Amino acid sequence: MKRMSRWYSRRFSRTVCLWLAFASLALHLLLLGLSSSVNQSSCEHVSSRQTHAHALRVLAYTNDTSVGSDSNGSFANQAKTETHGKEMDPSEMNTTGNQMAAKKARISVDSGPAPFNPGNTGERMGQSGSTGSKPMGPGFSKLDALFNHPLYNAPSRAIPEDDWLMRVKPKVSGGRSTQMWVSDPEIDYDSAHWNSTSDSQPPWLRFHLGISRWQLYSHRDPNTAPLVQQLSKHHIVSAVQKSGGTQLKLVISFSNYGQAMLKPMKQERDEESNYNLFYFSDFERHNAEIAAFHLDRVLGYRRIPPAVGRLVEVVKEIKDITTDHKLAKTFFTSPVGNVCFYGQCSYYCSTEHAVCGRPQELEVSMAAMLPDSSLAKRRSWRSPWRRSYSRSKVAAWETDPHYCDTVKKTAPYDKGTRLVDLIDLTILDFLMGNMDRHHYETFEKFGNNTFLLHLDNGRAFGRHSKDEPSILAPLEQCCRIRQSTLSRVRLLSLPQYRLSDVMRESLSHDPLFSVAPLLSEPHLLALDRRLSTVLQTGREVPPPLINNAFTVKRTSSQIGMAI
Ligand SMILES: Nc1ncnc2c1ncn2[C@@H]1O[C@H](COP(=O)(O)OP(=O)(O)OP(=O)(O)O)[C@@H](O)[C@H]1O
Ligand SMILES: [Mn+2]
Repeated sequence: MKRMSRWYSRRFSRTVCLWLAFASLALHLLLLGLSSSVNQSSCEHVSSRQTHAHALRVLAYTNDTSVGSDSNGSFANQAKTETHGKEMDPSEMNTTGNQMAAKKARISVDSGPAPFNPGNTGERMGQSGSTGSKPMGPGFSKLDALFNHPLYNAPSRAIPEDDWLMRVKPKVSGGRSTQMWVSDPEIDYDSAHWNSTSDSQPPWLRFHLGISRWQLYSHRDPNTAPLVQQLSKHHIVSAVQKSGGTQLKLVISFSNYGQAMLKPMKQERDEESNYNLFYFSDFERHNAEIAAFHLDRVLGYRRIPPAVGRLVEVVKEIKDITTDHKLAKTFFTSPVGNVCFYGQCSYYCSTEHAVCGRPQELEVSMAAMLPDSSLAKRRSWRSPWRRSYSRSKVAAWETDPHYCDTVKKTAPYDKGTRLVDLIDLTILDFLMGNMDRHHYETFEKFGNNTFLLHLDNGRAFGRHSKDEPSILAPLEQCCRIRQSTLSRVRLLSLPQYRLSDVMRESLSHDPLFSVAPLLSEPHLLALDRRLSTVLQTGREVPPPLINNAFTVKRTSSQIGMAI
């Protein structure tokens, strides 16, 4: 009897406990529901902090199973689980709630067939594990880990012939072999000599032959390292002023017929832009061109031609060899014995704004030249969010919060990926504080279905102490973001891939790093701060609109594109 009553009382207390636990769980769920509904703004969706935090955990998790020696296996898994351009992490499929987050976190991205080692990729990744958090010892490379992440390594697929910028004709008829290479499909040239993978060709040519409809170069392109190496070292045979644009820049030619766009150092790297200068009269910065290339690559865009730093001998490598008489006339020796020149241009080309060697050595950026416009015509597009370029006027988008509604209905932003492409560029510009994006270019051959060239970044990285929220207007007003971009932005906000850390590491491979870091610490830290603003704004983009950005059917011609 006694035992019976003890059994009953134990059962009763267990039931009470269960009820209490259930009631507390229900209360928590109710509170959570209430708080998330309060947090939602008109342009916000279900990605509450919890979902976001979960997505971050998923991103972190994917790395642990994908980097280093394990990476091939992971990519195979990734390929197997891919659905409609999105991928699911199989490990996350056991809980329905997690499936959404896993879907959001792992989006298929650009394919890239060959490895590019920005540092000693592979060797430094020897310590990768398969589970748990990764060790971050002295040899650990966050940049390698980032570039090994599945978000940067979708399985590669063949690119259709029409999606290459430069065409290679299969065989030369009648034994005639020409050393000319052209974009005109009617003219013969020998594929044995002219293709992007042939080691016998100079890196600048391989760069041109590797440009496709969706990117300037592939992820881990083995040609990028030699290309950058040549830009920074190769013998200069000619230097002339580049016409067009507002500030002094030169076209450099090398003995192997390659060319580069040179922008000289005009101010100290950590000098902040003068607050009284308008964005359109700010000085250009050589380090901004270099850092922009690195940032664009870290974001997974690959839409900026490779740019590298170099110390040039002003006399031997410019003054003595130039055939540009107008340029030659502007050389002089400064009172302290430095050799200076100023060229001819519409801004700052005067003795007061001369660029000077120390005494003859000048820091410059060298950007790989795109194929000549006679071979690959480009089209210039005025940005709908262009600033007024006036001291007094404001642009329409600055006062009209519904400005994007009109843009969305206007060609070419009403179709395809052009709007999200522009928003990708917006994100790049916001991160580096570039207000000078008046135009962008595309390759004419690809029509409207192509990536945007992110040229002219000289006015970026002018200020680290201030962010410029108006640069994000397209993202804010249109409420759209490319899903793969959002995923990579999320990834770069994680400590193990922190944007400032990967950028510091990436830029440390530039030859000018031995003189001074290309971006000062405050600039690197500003990147992290701005990234979280992008994330905050991007989180307010509702899922149906994110998906709308991807309603474009993936055709075979779109393979390789970041969607
Ligand atoms: N790597 C490159 N290869 C080929 N052409 C280029 C390259 N970079 C820039 N250009 C071309 O040269 C033009 C001028 O370059 P850039 O815009 O960098 O100079 P800028 O003086 O800053 O011009 P702006 O004053 O218009 O801002 C660009 O509009 C572009 O068409
Ligand atoms: Mn410019």
